[in-house]
Amino acid sequence: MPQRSRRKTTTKSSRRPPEEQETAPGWPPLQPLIPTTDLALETLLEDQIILIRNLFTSTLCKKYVSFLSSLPLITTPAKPKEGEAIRLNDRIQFNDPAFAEQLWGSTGLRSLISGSAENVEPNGLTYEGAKKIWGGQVCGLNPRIRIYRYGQGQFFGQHYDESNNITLSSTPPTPARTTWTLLIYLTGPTTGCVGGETVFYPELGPAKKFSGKGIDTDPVVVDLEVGMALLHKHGQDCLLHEGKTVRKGEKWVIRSDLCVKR
Ligand SMILES: O=C(O)CCC(=O)C(=O)O
Ligand SMILES: [Fe+2]
Repeated sequence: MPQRSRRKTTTKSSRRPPEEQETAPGWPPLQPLIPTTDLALETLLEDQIILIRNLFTSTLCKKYVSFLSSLPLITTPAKPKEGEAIRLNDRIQFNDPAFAEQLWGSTGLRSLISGSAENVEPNGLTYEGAKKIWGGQVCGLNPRIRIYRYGQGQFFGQHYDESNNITLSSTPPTPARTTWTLLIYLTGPTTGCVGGETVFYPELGPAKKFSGKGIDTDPVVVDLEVGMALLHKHGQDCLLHEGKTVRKGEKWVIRSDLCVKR
């Protein structure tokens, strides 16, 4: 592990809440997957929200939900920290560069997101297009992996996601900045989960110029879908969003962030 991230972990450890885990779990292999050539980026809201359906197969999602259920997730403290959104769910998080690298390299995310020399697919990105949309040269996923479980009545209140400067543990280490949030839904209506949609409010405008005036459009509702990944722009350009209340069943999500070089 690079010096910098180790220092960060050590400094924080005395004050770290119990949900912040030190040891990475033995993640199940990321298999089976469908061929990367069968995956596509699907723009839901221009320059803001992108979907990748079937990033995880339903078999893989099932395997992950069963594995993650065995981990000691912690229910949110009843009172959020000042300035933080009200989040009522169960969570566990890991600093796991190896898993972030696997999630990036072996699922098709890297090849879809990095772009290619030529724009072959209808939705394919060129290197230049990729740089423009992701806010720089993409270099991987945030090793801070968060797992959420929302049971009946649980939700994530309206908020904006921050951009963070981090250092990826490559050789040599890569200074990076997070630019888009990545959510992978492991459950959905087909597994008995009702509600829990992720909803965006473009009419309020992005975080940086919050004025009550934005794009004149209705909220964008992303329904859960087993194995689907949702990417949305964060930091100054983040739209106000929320995870709606789960009305039945369980919503399971893996969260990381897309990183660009800084
Ligand atoms: O669970 C969701 O639908 C939203 C999660 C979210 O907004 C976050 O992790 O910041
Ligand atoms: Fe968020």
